[in-house]
Amino acid sequence: MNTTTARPDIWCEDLVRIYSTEGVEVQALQGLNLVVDPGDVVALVGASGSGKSTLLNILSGLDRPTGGRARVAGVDLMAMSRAQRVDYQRSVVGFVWQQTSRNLLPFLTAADNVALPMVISGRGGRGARAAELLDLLGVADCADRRPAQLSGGQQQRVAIATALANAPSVLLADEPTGELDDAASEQVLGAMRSAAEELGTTVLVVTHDPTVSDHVRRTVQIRDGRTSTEVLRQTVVDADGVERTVAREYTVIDRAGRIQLPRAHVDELGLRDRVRIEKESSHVQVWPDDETHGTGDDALGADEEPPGTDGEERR
Ligand SMILES: Nc1ncnc2c1ncn2[C@@H]1O[C@H](COP(=O)(O)OP(=O)(O)OP(=O)(O)O)[C@@H](O)[C@H]1O
Repeated sequence: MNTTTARPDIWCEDLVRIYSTEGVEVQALQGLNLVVDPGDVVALVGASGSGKSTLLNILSGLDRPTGGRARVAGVDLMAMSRAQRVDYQRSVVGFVWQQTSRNLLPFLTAADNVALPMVISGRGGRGARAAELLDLLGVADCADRRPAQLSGGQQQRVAIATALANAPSVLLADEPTGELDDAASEQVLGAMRSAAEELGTTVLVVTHDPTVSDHVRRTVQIRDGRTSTEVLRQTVVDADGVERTVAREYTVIDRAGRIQLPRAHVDELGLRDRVRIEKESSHVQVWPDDETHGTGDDALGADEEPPGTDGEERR
């Protein structure tokens, strides 16, 4: 298998995926760039049809990109043979689907479902590891029950334990809380994050769930088949010694220097066709294309914080 040593766990450069059906081409991914560091827990959000599932299918080895490059845990996804792909799906990535029924075998208990991937890969110590993972996900008491005897949230937590059974470097989850109510979603996302932290697993979770940002450090927005903006959450201690969570919004800049401004800023400021840019010593300003904005009193000073990096509280 093609591996490299120095690496982020997920690395995508200019990923393109074009679907052709009955002579009609759909560009699901249009030059997507994404880098996720080992151990990070990242949410991928975006409108329906923006390309989230397409990306996850590529990263999970179920689909191949039309162009671009992608590596997961050092494995070059473009260069995998069929046999390497099977090995990749067995031991490098774990996957959780939205449909609870798709994740688990109905005739096996929770413990046996978790043990199954280890049986297939020939891993030893299966019983102990299954028990440990179920405990980590907060469903140790469900070990001897079959999926039909579990709630939707419990099933998804068992599914996460199953996906983690062979100690994958990366856990991919496509709408894992899509069929759950708010309380169950909260528990599943919380359990997934703490299990990933405990095991050092990198997580990429696709979601429409607005509460997900409470559970991840980084939320990446995908728009028209490209990553556009992202929000990073950090805990800071203010001047009074009080801890608070601060969310900062960033936009992605590609190798050609292109950036995509957040839609809300574009609409609010009436930015269109052409914008005026001014370089200051520490940042670049973007202005609507009209003559009313000079470099005079209403312009931001070079020592003021640029828009979008002002540590705005979003909770
Ligand atoms: N197998 C396919 N054949 C043709 N077009 C496809 C196929 N799969 C996805 N597409 C198209 O590619 C685009 C991206 O789809 P994708 O499923 O990745 O979006 P998504 O962001 O996951 O959407 P949702 O949130 O609704 O699941 C859409 O226009 C979709 O119609």
